[in-house]
Amino acid sequence: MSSNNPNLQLATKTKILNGGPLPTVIAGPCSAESEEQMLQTARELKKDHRVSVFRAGIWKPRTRPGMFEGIGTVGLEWLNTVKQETGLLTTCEVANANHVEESLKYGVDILWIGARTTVNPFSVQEIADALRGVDIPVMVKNPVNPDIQLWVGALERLNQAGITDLGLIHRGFSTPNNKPYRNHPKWETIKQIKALLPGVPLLCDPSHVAGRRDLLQTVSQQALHLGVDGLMIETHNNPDVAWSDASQQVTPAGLDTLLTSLDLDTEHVASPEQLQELRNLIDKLDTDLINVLFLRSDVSKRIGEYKKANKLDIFQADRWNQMVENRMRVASETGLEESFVRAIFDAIHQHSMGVQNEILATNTTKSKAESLS
Ligand SMILES: O=C(O)C(=O)C[C@]1(C(=O)O)C=C[C@@H](O)C=C1
Repeated sequence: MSSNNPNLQLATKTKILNGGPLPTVIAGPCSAESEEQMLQTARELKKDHRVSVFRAGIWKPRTRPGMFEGIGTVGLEWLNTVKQETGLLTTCEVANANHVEESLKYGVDILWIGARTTVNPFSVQEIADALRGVDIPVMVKNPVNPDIQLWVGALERLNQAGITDLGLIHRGFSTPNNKPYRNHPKWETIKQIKALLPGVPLLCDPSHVAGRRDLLQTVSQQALHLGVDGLMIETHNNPDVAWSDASQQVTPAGLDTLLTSLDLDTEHVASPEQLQELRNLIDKLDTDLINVLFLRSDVSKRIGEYKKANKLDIFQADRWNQMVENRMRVASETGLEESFVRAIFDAIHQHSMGVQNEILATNTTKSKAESLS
């Protein structure tokens, strides 16, 4: 493989990808919780021939102390049992030299470095040093901040320590406004890294980009359209009771539906099953839109009551101009056409003022009626 980067010497064959024409799928729980949870999930995933690697978080970097920080080494024993029983390759995240040693002891096939570790060159160097002389594939998630050089630098450190089977995982970036995502996909940055390192397998982790199940399909599809080589999707036998990231995990059956809904070949016309899945998704998204519009209208009514009580004008030009400016900025970050978003917000604003006018009129009529009685 050639990387386009003279600083990287890459293996001629990668173990990260399945080697076939379809994207590689890595699936498994956010965190290892019990042997039963790992085996139940893995047995289901094994039935799906699109899944080639089983993932599980053993040590979890958490923002605040006191949250579940991973089951630790015993999880590696379960990961090894999964490997022996199902034949799936296994992968877990490592954040320091001790994690590397433990993972190697238990025969983990592929390691990955998480976003919060990639940001720190000292940590990456510690991992690289612990891997010196070891032949194992390592995938590197993007740093939390959108700094491509930091990402490339992590690969270079590993490569200088002799790791030649390298991969990239896009898990989204922390930006001032990530909405509606958990981490902003910043697809432009992904195009850049792909152009910079064309020979390095690039996977997307839609679970961390989306942060919620209902966005997984859209994010996965966008990633595939950009030409990623694979997807890493958090999958749990009972996601609602998961000890970490419950809202973004899917069941193995949910993963099956998701993968079936994806147009894996952009040249190819979607199948009738895919069309049905896409229509189901549109139905769900439209219902969400209506519910959000209802909530917004309710808030507008409460503002209307306030305006009535304080004799304020319903149309607030300064506030509205600021809102338009903000909404247009958010729209341009998503890639939606500004004219489309503007037209929708004009309609929403008109409706909102109508709702407030009704409040004014209702109260006025009432007070007139009251004064007549
Ligand atoms: O901010 C207010 O004052 C509102 O009533 C909300 C709202 C809106 O629905 O967006 C409605 C009318 C104003 O012209 C500006 C904004």
